[in-house]
Amino acid sequence: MNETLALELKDVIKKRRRRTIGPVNLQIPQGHIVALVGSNGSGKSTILHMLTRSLIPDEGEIRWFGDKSAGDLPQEIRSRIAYVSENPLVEENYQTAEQAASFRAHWYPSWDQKKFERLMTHFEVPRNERLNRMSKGERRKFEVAAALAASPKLLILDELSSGLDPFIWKDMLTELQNSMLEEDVTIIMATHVVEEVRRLADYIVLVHQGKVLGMAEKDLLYGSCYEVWVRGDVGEWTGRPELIRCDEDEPLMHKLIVRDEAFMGELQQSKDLQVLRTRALELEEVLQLWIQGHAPEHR
Ligand SMILES: Nc1ncnc2c1ncn2[C@@H]1O[C@H](COP(=O)(O)OP(=O)(O)OP(=O)(O)O)[C@@H](O)[C@H]1O
Repeated sequence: MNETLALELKDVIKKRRRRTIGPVNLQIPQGHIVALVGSNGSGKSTILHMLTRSLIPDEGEIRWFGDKSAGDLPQEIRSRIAYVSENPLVEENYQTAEQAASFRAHWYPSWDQKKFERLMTHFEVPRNERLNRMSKGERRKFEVAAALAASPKLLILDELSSGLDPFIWKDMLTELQNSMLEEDVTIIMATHVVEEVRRLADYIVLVHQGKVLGMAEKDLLYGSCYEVWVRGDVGEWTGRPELIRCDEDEPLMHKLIVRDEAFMGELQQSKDLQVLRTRALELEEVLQLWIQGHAPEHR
């Protein structure tokens, strides 16, 4: 990966009461969408908070667009980052969407008022309502509209879909895809929604119990593992590294989980085995195997 980096994390650690997050080592290339996935409490939001500097790591170093910062992020870097957090800013609670937007426009030199207006209309967000009187979904829509209008170089999204109805959520995915086409933006998003990963992500970062298990190109995960039902003696195959799991369903009938299409071809050509059924594993199944220690080969 020799591209310019939007973000680089080196041995970053944050100690929480019940769990230590890290050490996190990541290199996020510019101009791509990276999805942070992992179970509840695995550390995704903590990592995002450290990227916005709302949380200071206990150890390690973070570089934004190649620059590091010991204290608060300098305005020059801050103005290139937009963040939609799980919990919106309390400071903006008593402002209307219009007031909050005009305040944000001061901070973001590339603020695009026309885009803001268009998105607010499209998302049907009330403009003159105080933000704390909006529904959860309305406020979220304002947050996303304002984040996109800031024309950031780095857009950080924590659970985009939270509180959104499915129609607006789909529109937002399209808006994000359009932003990727129009601008050189990097998006890093924490999500539980597989469809979001499927539609948007270029890379997947898997976080489990505070540890980053790795970063993989999403397209390489598709078709990386297969379920194969076979009849016959599997003895000679059990030592093969491509065989991830072998479960006996009934005598001489096995369900195999295998890596590598070529290996599946070998099974199909074996004289001792009859291959009954095959299917490529779904993305979530591949991620589950990864959590269980079977990391994808091409990362
Ligand atoms: N403000 C806080 N103070 C102390 N510990 C916290 C705080 N916020 C989160 N934690 C702890 O840090 C760990 C990671 O939490 P985090 O919110 O980063 O996980 P997550 O992957 O984003 O979870 P979820 O998917 O549920 O949003 C958890 O053990 C959590 O209890």
